[in-house]
Amino acid sequence: MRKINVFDTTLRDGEQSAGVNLNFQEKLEIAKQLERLGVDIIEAGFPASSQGDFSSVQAIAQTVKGSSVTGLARSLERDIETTWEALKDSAEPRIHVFLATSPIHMEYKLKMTPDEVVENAVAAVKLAASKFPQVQWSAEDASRTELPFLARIIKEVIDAGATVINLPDTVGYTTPYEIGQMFKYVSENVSNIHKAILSTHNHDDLGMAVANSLAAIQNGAGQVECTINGIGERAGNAALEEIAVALNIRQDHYQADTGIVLKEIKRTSTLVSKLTGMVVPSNKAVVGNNAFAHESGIHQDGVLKNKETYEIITPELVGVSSNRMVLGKHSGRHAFKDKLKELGFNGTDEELQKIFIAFKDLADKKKEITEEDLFALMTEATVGTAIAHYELETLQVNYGTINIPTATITMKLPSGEVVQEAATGSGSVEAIYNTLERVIDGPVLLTDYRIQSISGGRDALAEVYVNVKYDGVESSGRGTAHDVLEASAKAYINAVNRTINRQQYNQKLTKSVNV
Ligand SMILES: CC(=O)SCCNC(=O)CCNC(=O)[C@H](O)C(C)(C)COP(=O)(O)OP(=O)(O)OC[C@H]1O[C@@H](n2cnc3c(N)ncnc32)[C@H](O)[C@@H]1OP(=O)(O)O
Ligand SMILES: CC(C)C(=O)C(=O)O
Ligand SMILES: [Mg+2]
Repeated sequence: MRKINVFDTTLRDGEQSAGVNLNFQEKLEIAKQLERLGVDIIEAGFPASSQGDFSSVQAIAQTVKGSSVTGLARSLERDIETTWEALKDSAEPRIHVFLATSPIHMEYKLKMTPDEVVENAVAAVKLAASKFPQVQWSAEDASRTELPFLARIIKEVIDAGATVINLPDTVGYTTPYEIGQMFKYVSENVSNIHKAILSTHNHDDLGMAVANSLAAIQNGAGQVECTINGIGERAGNAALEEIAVALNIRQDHYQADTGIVLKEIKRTSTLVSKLTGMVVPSNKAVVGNNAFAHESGIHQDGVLKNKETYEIITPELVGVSSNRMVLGKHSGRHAFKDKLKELGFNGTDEELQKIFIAFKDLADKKKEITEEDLFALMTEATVGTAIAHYELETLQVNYGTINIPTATITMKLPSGEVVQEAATGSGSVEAIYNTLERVIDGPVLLTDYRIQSISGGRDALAEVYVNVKYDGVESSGRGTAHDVLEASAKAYINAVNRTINRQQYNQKLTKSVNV
């Protein structure tokens, strides 16, 4: 099995994502997690680009011991000297020097002839090698570089002291076949290539970064450069987690593996997402919220019978505690029955059928069916009580900039009696909740309150979500109305009613066990 070195560039290329700016402490936190993840090399930043990058690269190099730390430098004496200052105290100082080699970059960006580029690259690598035991040299835009020129410059920089040669697909232009051919060409046409490790670095502009990385590995790359969650310049870089898991799951095909501690993947992904503010899409491979969620009846049935029918990666492998069966409009009886059993349901097949029909009906109207919904359905089918124990009859709120907000509420109690109460609060919602607390039997603690409009425009419906602790039980509730105050009252009452439903169901269960 070939060992592939993982070069993580989340803190350098990843931070080049538009809108991302990590501070010193955040970079250090991510670096420590990358060390736990077992990456071989951490590219901690670009020391010559700013004082902030210099300090964080230096601090990371002094803190992290389990991974090698490197910094990026242009082919300039001052960049190389600054990188040396940042990294000279690390265990095995390592630099990453780059220079573009494609015709378009040489002519328009660098304004250099190919000969000048070779001369400049050789001088930079010689200077770097006089200080650093490990010198990585990157041919920026390698995938758009003429192959004979690429071979020529690689031979020269290896002779000058480069120990790693990186061939980036800087603009995400290449294809798996082409990148394979490029690595093959270099392996076969650079006489001293055995003195260096070949590395691959791919961008995702055409959505092929991971596929290109794997193709490069198949054709001789011994190092892969990537970022957590695939963040990076423009459409991002190849995602570390996808490469590591693909090599692990398809060892039969690639005959190569990384030393990545796979069970640290989810945690690393979450940390990077949180600190960069870059949300991981739900359908993202390996780390997306839906990566281990089964939604449709046929899949859920298969997974319940044998996980391998629909799971090629076990969630535990990457640090996710378990798979998830999502109950929704596509679910079937097998998964539904399984979930009900988990919630303690031990009713008859007839009751189950009744609940299933009600569930399908609800799932057509509601995106996600929560446990409280299921308890409500079970209660209706088995206890037979109405779901609305407390019912709002009327609500009136008196609000003005110079008045104390006051709410007056008429409610139907579980006993059927209708009562009226009033209370004040520092705001209208608080006044409503203070009034409801007077009517409802027992204290209710509000732990979360969220409001959103369901559609655009001034007449949009307001939807309020609350979490309450009632009678020692956490419960959520939802209320929809044209008015935010009415929606707020409904959500609160709904949460209390759901708790009562749940308790009634549990009581029924206990009784049937005791009988
Ligand atoms: C493919 C990649 O991801 S490369 C890394 C990209 N990352 C970054 O650029 C992030 C950090 N960059 C920065 O903070 C700034 O760009 C700095 C501090 C590095 C440079 O800033 P400035 O001096 O203002 O230059 P600016 O960024 O506008 O232009 C880049 C200059 O570097 C030159 N250059 C580009 N690549 C290289 C290289 N590998 N070696 C030498 N010079 C280079 C350009 O030709 C240009 O030179 P010019 O001023 O003579 O035309
Ligand atoms: C600096 C180099 C390696 C780079 O990020 C690229 O070419 O994409
Ligand atoms: Mg890049």
